[in-house]
Amino acid sequence: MAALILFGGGGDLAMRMLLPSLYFLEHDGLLPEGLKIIGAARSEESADDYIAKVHEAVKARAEADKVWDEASWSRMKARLDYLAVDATSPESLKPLKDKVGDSEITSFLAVSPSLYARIVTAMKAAGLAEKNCRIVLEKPVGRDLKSFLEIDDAVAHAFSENQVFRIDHYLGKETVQNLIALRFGNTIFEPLWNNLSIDHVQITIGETVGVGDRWPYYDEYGALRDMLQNHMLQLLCLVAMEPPSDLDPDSVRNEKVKVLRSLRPVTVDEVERVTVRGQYVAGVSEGKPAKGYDEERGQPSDTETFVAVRADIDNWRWAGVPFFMRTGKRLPEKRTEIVIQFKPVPHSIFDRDDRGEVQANRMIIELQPEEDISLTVMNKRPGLDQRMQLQPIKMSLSWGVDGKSAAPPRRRIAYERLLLDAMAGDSTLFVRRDEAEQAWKWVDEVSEAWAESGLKPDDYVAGTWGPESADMLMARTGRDWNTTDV
Ligand SMILES: NC(=O)C1=CN([C@@H]2O[C@H](COP(=O)(O)OP(=O)(O)OC[C@H]3O[C@@H](n4cnc5c(N)ncnc54)[C@H](OP(=O)(O)O)[C@@H]3O)[C@@H](O)[C@H]2O)C=CC1
Ligand SMILES: O=C1O[C@H](COP(=O)(O)O)[C@@H](O)[C@H](O)[C@H]1O
Repeated sequence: MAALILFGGGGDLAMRMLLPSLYFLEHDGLLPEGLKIIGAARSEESADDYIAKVHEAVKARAEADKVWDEASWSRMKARLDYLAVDATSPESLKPLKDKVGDSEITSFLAVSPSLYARIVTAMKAAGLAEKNCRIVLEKPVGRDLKSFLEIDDAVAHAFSENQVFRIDHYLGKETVQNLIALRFGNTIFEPLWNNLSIDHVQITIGETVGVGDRWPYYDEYGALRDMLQNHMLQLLCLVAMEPPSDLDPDSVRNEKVKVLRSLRPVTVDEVERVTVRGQYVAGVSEGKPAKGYDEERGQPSDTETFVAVRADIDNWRWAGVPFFMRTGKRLPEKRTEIVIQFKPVPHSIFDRDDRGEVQANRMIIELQPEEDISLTVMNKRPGLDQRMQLQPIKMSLSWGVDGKSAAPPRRRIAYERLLLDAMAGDSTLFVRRDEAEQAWKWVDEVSEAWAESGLKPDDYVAGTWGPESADMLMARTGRDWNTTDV
């Protein structure tokens, strides 16, 4: 038998993401045979009441995706159980340990990170950190390098590193894995994947949502720690890393750590040139009036809801190629993309007039709202014009291009892949301790430089692409943010 324990099994993450993911895996026959799924939280409620809540949450999500069926639910229901526990108390965990016995146990901490250290200590005392056990930790682990190390030391005291699975759900997204396939499953891109051919890279994670009720958490973290320390740096690593020798978890993670170690520190002298902080003020988002962050919070705050950074990777491959990253709440679109901007042709044989200018090639790796990888190449406009006219065309490099699989498969929740991998003990798509450590180190330098220089967030109106200073960050280098998907 195997068991998946969801600590915080009644919370938002569990109900919106984890349990629907488990339903989809059940539906596709991918859950391990005999797996038990046990929700564990402090609320005193019966297993039947808990299962009724799970049913409601899962059904709503599965119906929206048009994959609800009663037979799959019956199978999932038979696996579900609930136990009221205070996970910080070894005594309280004993009945849970009795329930799961010596099966293969995966425990997912879907609780506040402030509880992680106490929970893992209690788990060890209760026998839930033995060799047959694994632990999955949600981000953010810590608020800076110091607090990360404090929590992680407690984790390391209870579990060995190969039992620890630090989630960054962006690594579970299909297109992120497709990027690995594209880079290392083809020979044609690798010779171009360096400073000889690439001018710069842009990574954008735009969200339309505001901070809303999450401000007690968010105000402590801001966009730098909530998004850049983890999701954005992970994307940067996958674009920039050297080819690993194989897909072994450590081979991949060794390469990612090397990239993080090569990130040029942001100094106080440079911070205003290479970073931007922003905070939304009242505006219009998705056609509706939207409050400013300060109004949501109820008082003025210096927390950034937008961050843009120019990162430089000091190694042979990437010398002179800036990586521009930006992310924010209340932007005009929910859009996540990586843009690989190639250099222009060294000399154009075509007229630079209205007959069509030669545009430099651009690869767009789109993660949201659609999942797609495309490459813009120049092409002759068909016709008998005496002088050749050019046009850019966009080639899709994603599924469906071979004509055999025109309908893309259902878009999976990133947690589906990650839950399966954690239960199977495959840590390739999880973050190793030294990766998180290096990422915090770099982010701490940015935040210390902000504090020392007194750099405060610039206002931006909700529903726009961040403060003007973010455009200036690019413009100063003669570049601009991608505004089109071609
Ligand atoms: N929600 C989201 O979209 C995302 C969340 N995360 C991370 O996921 C984690 C959970 O977030 P979220 O679901 O939003 O939080 P919630 O506050 O919605 O849920 C927290 C859960 O923890 C339980 N809990 C609290 N204390 C204990 C305890 N001592 N023992 C056992 N259970 C306890 C609560 O239930 P009870 O009160 O009954 O004990 C509740 O079920 C956090 O680390 C968050 O940063 C990360 C990315 C996105
Ligand atoms: O981890 C987080 O991610 C979400 C955005 O995730 P996405 O998969 O919807 O792009 C973000 O809203 C949240 O603030 C952050 O904690």
